[in-house]
Amino acid sequence: MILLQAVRIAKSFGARRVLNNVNLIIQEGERAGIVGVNGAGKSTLLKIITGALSPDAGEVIKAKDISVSYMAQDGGLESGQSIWHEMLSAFTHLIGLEQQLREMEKRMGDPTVMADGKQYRQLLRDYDSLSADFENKGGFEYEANIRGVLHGLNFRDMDYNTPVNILSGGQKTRLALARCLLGAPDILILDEPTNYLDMDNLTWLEQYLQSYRGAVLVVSHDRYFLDTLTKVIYDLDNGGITRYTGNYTGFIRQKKEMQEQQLKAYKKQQEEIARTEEFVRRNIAAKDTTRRAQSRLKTLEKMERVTRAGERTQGKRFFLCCPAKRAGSA
Ligand SMILES: Nc1ncnc2c1ncn2[C@@H]1O[C@H](COP(=O)(O)OP(=O)(O)OP(=O)(O)O)[C@@H](O)[C@H]1O
Repeated sequence: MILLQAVRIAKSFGARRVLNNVNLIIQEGERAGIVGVNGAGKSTLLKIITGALSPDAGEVIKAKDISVSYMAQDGGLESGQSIWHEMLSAFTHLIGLEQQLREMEKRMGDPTVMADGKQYRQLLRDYDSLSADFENKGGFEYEANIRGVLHGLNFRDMDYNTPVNILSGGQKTRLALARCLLGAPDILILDEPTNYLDMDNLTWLEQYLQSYRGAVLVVSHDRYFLDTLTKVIYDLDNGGITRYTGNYTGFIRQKKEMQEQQLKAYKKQQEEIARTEEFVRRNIAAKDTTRRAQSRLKTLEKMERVTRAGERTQGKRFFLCCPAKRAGSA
């Protein structure tokens, strides 16, 4: 099932077109990476996907009722609250259920409720159903989850009552990542999540994301991280995007093969063009061969040109300085 789709996205900043006709899909449970050189538009694309930025053209379509969390590049958590309080905010729904259960327990001990058999039995049924809901949603594990994630992201030795606003930039970024992970959204979107992680944290994060139940879309310059995690790579290059199936190493291999094929096709076509041009030059002015030459010239003009980079364009620019062409055709 497709969870999210970006369709024909275009975005410019001033005269610079950063994204041009970009398409991207995120399927259920997918692990996808976005790569590209610095300034290729990776962060811009993530911002558009998450609604933080509007595209100039195109649209982002999201499946109904899915949750998305986004960690911006170096986007540290800012808060006057404690570390623990901030992590708890990922579980407000469970905390709400827990409070309802506590209130029900109080009412169960109320003598007037106990004296009313019908009301009491109904309360027991409601309590059972809410307890099951609480358990199914991870109500008995969330505190352990918070500890696990904080431990994994290098807060093991911290007092969890520490206010977030006195932490370092790197710690705030790791906390933002922790908060995103604990929210357990259907799509987790992370921009350079491995900044500020040491080797242990990185290994922990790789394992956490590998067994993550939702989809993950990640921008990273860390090829080892991408190799471990991703099954799909989106390559942003010159404003366009190409989707490759496989991890980072697979992507590099496929891209190289594609570039080699493109170069071959380009060279082959250039040879053909040169041969045809030569034929036209030799024959266009001669009475008995001019029609054949003109026909070749037309073929040349209509030919779909392969560029060195593999793009295809319609050829039009030939023989602008050829007298025979000026006289005879176009
Ligand atoms: N708000 C903005 N105003 C003007 N230009 C911008 C803005 N945001 C991004 N850009 C420009 O758009 C281009 C793409 O930026 P973006 O941050 O998306 O690239 P990136 O691929 O994420 O780069 P990096 O790998 O360095 O993080 C860059 O040239 C950047 O300077």
